[in-house]
Amino acid sequence: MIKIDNTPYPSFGILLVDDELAWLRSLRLTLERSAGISNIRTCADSRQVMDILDEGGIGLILLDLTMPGLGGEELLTLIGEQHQDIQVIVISGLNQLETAVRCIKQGAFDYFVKTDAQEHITKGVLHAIRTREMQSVNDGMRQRILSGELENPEAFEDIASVSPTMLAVFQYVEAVAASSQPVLVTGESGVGKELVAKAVHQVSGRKGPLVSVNVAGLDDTSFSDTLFGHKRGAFTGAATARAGMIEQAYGGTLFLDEIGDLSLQSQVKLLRLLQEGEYFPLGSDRPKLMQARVVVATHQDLPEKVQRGEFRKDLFYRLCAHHVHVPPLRERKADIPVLLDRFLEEAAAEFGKRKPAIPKELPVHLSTYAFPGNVRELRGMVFDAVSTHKAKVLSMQSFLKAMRREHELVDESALAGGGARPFAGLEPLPTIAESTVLLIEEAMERAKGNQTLAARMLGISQPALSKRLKQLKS
Ligand SMILES: Nc1ncnc2c1ncn2[C@@H]1O[C@H](COP(=O)(O)OP(=O)(O)OP(=O)(O)O)[C@@H](O)[C@H]1O
Repeated sequence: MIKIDNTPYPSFGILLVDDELAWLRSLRLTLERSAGISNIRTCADSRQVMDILDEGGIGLILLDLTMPGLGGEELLTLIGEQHQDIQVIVISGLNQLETAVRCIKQGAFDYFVKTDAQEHITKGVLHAIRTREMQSVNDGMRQRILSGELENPEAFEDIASVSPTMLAVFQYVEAVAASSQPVLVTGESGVGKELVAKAVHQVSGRKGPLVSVNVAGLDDTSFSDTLFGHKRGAFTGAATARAGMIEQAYGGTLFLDEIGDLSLQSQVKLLRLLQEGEYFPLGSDRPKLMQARVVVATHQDLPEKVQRGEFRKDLFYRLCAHHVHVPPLRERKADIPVLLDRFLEEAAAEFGKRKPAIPKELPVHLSTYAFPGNVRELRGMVFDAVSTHKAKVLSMQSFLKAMRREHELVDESALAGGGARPFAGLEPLPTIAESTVLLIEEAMERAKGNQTLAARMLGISQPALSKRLKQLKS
């Protein structure tokens, strides 16, 4: 059963203008039923159109040409003069090429004849809606970047950050929030892609739920069953009907995680779903309308997968209508202190302890580390440290141990992968004295001038390093 949802689609109003009441009714029904377009107003008296537009909220007009009072072409001129941001599609009873050309020249987005197939007109309207949505994404983005502010800061509260690149991510998320197009979230494992997907849902203001599905490891049948659901008796064992995740996400957001792992067979199904906006529950021959915004995420390099023939190019383009890239933690080290603080608070609450103080050197130490596991790794380190912590100030030992362990793993994998010759490309080879200088400079750079830290990296004492630095300067 199709539920009634109050979220209007699209986010702006569509005004149908025609003096034929029967045509207005049938066009409205067609758009509602075949494309889920619900944000519709109708007007049978063309003289009222400009007043309605002045009230605001309309983004697209479907306009008849031959009307008593004020003709469609005159209206088209007035709209072009006073409301350039509103798109107009002409739907006329006249099948005349010259009239169509004239209307397009006057700024109409498209021209249809009433006898055109309804499907054709609906596709044209959907195309205009998407174009308008992209325009408002771009306008919104421009405004937000200029103002440097967020409209819904509360939607990003779960994401602790002070870095400008993340602020740009938040601004982009706000700009694409109202669009009905898919959003692709990329970034290394553990950077916070799922949190960004949640923010996309929250900012969108959709009243339905956010439904998450991890598609990695789903074979094609499980993918179809999970997303589309099934009718009773659709297959052996289907004793009762089951609503799919698309239906559960009605009026909300469907979040598909690990999309890079989707099988080629399931990719075809997802593409069809996004193109048609409909799907068939298993065992059913009656299509259902998808009424959910799709957000997908992956840590994989999708363009590379497309190159290798492992991911469909058409699906990739469809998915990245809006693309959010979350940078790795090592590229936004300014976030480390705020994340540390957030996780210390969470961990202290979880273990029922007082929030410990942070040793001064800890953030500096952490900022020299590459965090291959990103924010998730930092969170794990903090929780581990707090679980064993007893004194007033947090001990650095468990952090240092975790970082060393990771370095050893990296070293081992470098050895295993033939990376045991770091000087292989250097010609001529630096002398031992020269390499010592280079090493010291690199360590001081990584430690941001902190000698204690640099000495620890080099495996010597701080006084020994200080002596060498003095020698270098002399
Ligand atoms: N900026 C942040 N502020 C607070 N917590 C964060 C932040 N970024 C990530 N986290 C936390 O780090 C962990 C990993 O985040 P998340 O699951 O969103 O990453 P992901 O990119 O989706 O990872 P994967 O690719 O493995 O699915 C979660 O516990 C999340 O709450």
